[in-house]
Amino acid sequence: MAGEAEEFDVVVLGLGPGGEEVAGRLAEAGLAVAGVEARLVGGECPYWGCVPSKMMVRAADLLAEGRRIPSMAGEATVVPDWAPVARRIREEATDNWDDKVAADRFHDKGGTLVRGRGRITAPGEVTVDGRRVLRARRGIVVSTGSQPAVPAIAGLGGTPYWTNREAIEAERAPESLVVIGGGTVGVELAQVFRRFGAEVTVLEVAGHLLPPEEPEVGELVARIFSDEGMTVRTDTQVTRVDHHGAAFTVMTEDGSHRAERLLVATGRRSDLAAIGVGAVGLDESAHAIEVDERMRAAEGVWALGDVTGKGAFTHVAMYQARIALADILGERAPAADYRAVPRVTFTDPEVGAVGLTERQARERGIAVRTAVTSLSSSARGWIHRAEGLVKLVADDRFLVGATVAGPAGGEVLGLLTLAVHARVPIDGLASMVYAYPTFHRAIEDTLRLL
Ligand SMILES: Cc1cc2nc3c(=O)[nH]c(=O)nc-3n(C[C@H](O)[C@H](O)[C@H](O)COP(=O)(O)OP(=O)(O)OC[C@H]3O[C@@H](n4cnc5c(N)ncnc54)[C@H](O)[C@@H]3O)c2cc1C
Ligand SMILES: NC(=O)c1ccc[n+]([C@@H]2O[C@H](COP(=O)([O-])OP(=O)(O)OC[C@H]3O[C@@H](n4cnc5c(N)ncnc54)[C@H](O)[C@@H]3O)[C@@H](O)[C@H]2O)c1
Repeated sequence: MAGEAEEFDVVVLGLGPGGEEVAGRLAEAGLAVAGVEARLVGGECPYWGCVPSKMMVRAADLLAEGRRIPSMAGEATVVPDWAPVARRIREEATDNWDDKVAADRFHDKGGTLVRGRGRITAPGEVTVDGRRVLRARRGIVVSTGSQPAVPAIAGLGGTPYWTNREAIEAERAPESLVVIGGGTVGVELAQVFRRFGAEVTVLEVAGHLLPPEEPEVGELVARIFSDEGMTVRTDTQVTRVDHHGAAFTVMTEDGSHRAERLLVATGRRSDLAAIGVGAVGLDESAHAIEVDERMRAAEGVWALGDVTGKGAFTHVAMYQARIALADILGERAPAADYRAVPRVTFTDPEVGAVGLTERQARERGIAVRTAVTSLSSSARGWIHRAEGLVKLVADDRFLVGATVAGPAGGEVLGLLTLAVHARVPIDGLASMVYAYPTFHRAIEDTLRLL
């Protein structure tokens, strides 16, 4: 039975990166804020996402660099050991999956942390675990994020497959791994475990890896994965999964793959029915909560982060949190603009992209000009023996999209993100001076080909 209602100005449902930011800042602004969290304050990113996965990537990249020594700098013996990676994730990244520091930080800002699973039960009302009723005078912020989406593959249910959560918590690198899904989670973790010695197979249903990105990068990453000894199958439908003894067998239309572990990395989903958005007039069967440019979803309801479907990235959740915060506080802020949202896949080569791909630009009817250059034809790419590419997508005056793959591709992307965001004319980009011999100098070469 529900008890007497507790009154707040704002109830924030879900304290991932977006919710934690907005809840903390509202509390600091002096509002009475309840933050409702079913798992850990901080959400997916610090405990099972960005931070621990990038610690894994860093470790795997160190191994790869060590293995490159023999052809250029002498001798090196590289002996991978997962123990320091697991330890670092446990001790430095996640505090053994304990959110006390984050919970205390919210409390110190004046917020009220309500642990449990919340559900919107009426306009301005959230009920936690069916018992505790929270009333929100000013409104509710929905920031419930996303969970792994597991496809209905015959035999898969009930097997001990991994999602990103079990992969991040792994205390040992598997000897062999099949990855279903060649999106960001799949490719980042596939390369990590390969570099720690696992036999890895990646099965992707689309025509190339990283399907939303330019096909050139999907093909480049697939070739490098093959060079590193991975098996990559694109255009591949998984038909059945079996688990016997200590091994999985993953059947596809044209063969089968055996491995000690199976990672399912086939995307994310948000369960809108579970959070009761129907109670405020929203469609519970939708994939995402539709928001306007101020993050408003309904009267007295704001939504932000993965649940809005505007890009499942921490930087999107944080960006939207700033906008929602300003709107709730009645402050003026620029409206949300997603033209120049950057995306970085932390493989080696690192893939950074911003704005529209060539295909997206053409689908919008833009008269597109494109140019691609290989990083190995640039001085630094050649010096480093680095593989990669730059692809630019432009209309008649401005870049509308860009992709960089190569060492520190996500850092090189910064320049291109600014160009797309600030609509820097292509003439201006082509006339500036690019330091020699940097990786980003490949952008100048590519501009010349537009
Ligand atoms: C392996 C992996 C690597 C990633 N790497 C990166 C990266 O490098 N860079 C990047 O930008 N992004 C990365 N992401 C994506 C990033 O983690 C998410 O985009 C980000 O965490 C979304 O933040 P959010 O606030 O929307 O929600 P989430 O982080 O999903 O948090 C939502 C919170 O709401 C809680 N919640 C849900 N329902 C309820 C309820 N009913 N009641 C109470 N609480 C509830 C959940 O327990 C959770 O804590 C990665 C994701 C994965 C899986
Ligand atoms: N570096 C980063 O910023 C980073 C890292 C990891 C995750 N993320 C975010 O998290 C989101 C989720 O990542 P994800 O990799 O789980 O999802 P995703 O949507 O990026 O990729 C899922 C992939 O699985 C494929 N797929 C779906 N069903 C399949 C099936 N039955 N068989 C084979 N392939 C199948 C899809 O075609 C797609 O390529 C990403 O889109 C991204 O927004 C970001």
